[in-house]
Amino acid sequence: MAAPDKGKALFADSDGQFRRKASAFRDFISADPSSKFPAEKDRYVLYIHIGCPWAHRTNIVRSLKGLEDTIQLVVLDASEQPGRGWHFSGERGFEKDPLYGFKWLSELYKKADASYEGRYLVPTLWDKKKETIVSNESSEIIRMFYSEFDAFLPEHLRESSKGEKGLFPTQLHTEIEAMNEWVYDKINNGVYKTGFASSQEAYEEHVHPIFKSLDRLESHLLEKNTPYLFGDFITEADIRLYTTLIRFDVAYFTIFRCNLKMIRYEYPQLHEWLRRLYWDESEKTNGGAFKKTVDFQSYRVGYAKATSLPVVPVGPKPDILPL
Ligand SMILES: N[C@@H](CCC(=O)N[C@@H](CS)C(=O)NCC(=O)O)C(=O)O
Repeated sequence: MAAPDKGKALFADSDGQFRRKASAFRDFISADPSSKFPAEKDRYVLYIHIGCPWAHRTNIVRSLKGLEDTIQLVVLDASEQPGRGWHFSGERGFEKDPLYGFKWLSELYKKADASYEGRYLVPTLWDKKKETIVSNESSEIIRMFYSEFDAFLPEHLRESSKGEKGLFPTQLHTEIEAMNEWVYDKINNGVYKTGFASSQEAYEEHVHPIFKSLDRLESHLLEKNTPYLFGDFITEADIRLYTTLIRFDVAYFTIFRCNLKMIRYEYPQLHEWLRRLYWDESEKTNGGAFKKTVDFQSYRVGYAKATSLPVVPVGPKPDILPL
C-alpha cells in the first residue's frame, strides 16, 4: 500500500478545517403501505462499513430491533487509496455487490442518480424495488428502523408496545434532541474535526470542546445516577454516544489526537456506562446488539488508513476493560 504524501491534508479544506457535508438522499420508509417507500420485508438493503460510527448507529438499531431477517446487510471495505471511497475487496466476505455485481459503492450511487456529484457515503439504505437510494443519513435511518417495521416484529420488539420505554419516547423528545445537538457537534463530529484538522490552529480549536463536553456528560450521569443517559432504558441518545465512545480510547485518543484524557482512566461514569452497554447480552440489548456490532481492530486500521501516516497503533490493551 502506498503511503500518502506526509503532511498532506486528506480531508481538510485549504484552511485546515474539516467540514462535513450534508447527506443528499433524505427520503423516509413508512409503515403506511400507500407511501413512496412502504415498510416491507426483504425490500431494503443497508450498506455499511464496520469502522464507520455513523453506519454503526444503523447496524446497532438493526440488531436491537431484531430486523436482521427484514433488512439485508451488505458490508463494504475501505479502499487502499484514501479518499477513493468504499468498495468490495472480499476481506469481509463480499467480493462484489450481491445485488448488481458492482465493485464500488459509487456505482450504486450512479445507478440511483447518474448525475450525482457528492460523496459516496455509508450508511446507504437501498430500495430493491424502486432501485434507488432511500437515505444516506444515519440519524434518519435509525428512526425509520425504530418504528416503521413494527408489523414484522414480535410484540416485545415493537416500538408501539414500549411506550415510555422506547428508543425515542415522546416524553423525552425535547431532552434527547437537545443532547443530540451538542453531542453531534462537539463529540460525534468533534473527533473528526480534530482528527482531520490539517493545521495546529484547527486542531486546537476542536480538541478542547470534546473534553468539555465529555466532562458535561460525566456530570450528567453522576447527577442522574441511572444506568443510561435518560433513565432505566436505552434511548437514541445512548446509541449515538456509544458509537463514538467505543472508538475513543483505541482510535480517537491515539490516531485522531483527542488525547487530553482517556475514557477508561478519567471518566468513571462514562466508562461504566460504556461497558454496561458493550457487555450486555441480555434481552435488553436483544442478545448483544452493542457488542456484536463492534470490531476494535477495524477501528485502528481504518482510522490509521485515513491519516497521512497509516501506521496502526497496537494499544491501548485490552480493547475494553471488563465490567
Ligand atoms: N451524515 C452522514 C455521515 C456519513 C459519513 O460521513 N460516512 C463516512 C464514513 S464514517 C463516509 O462514508 N465517508 C466517505 C467519504 O466521505 O467519501 C450520516 O450520519 O449518515
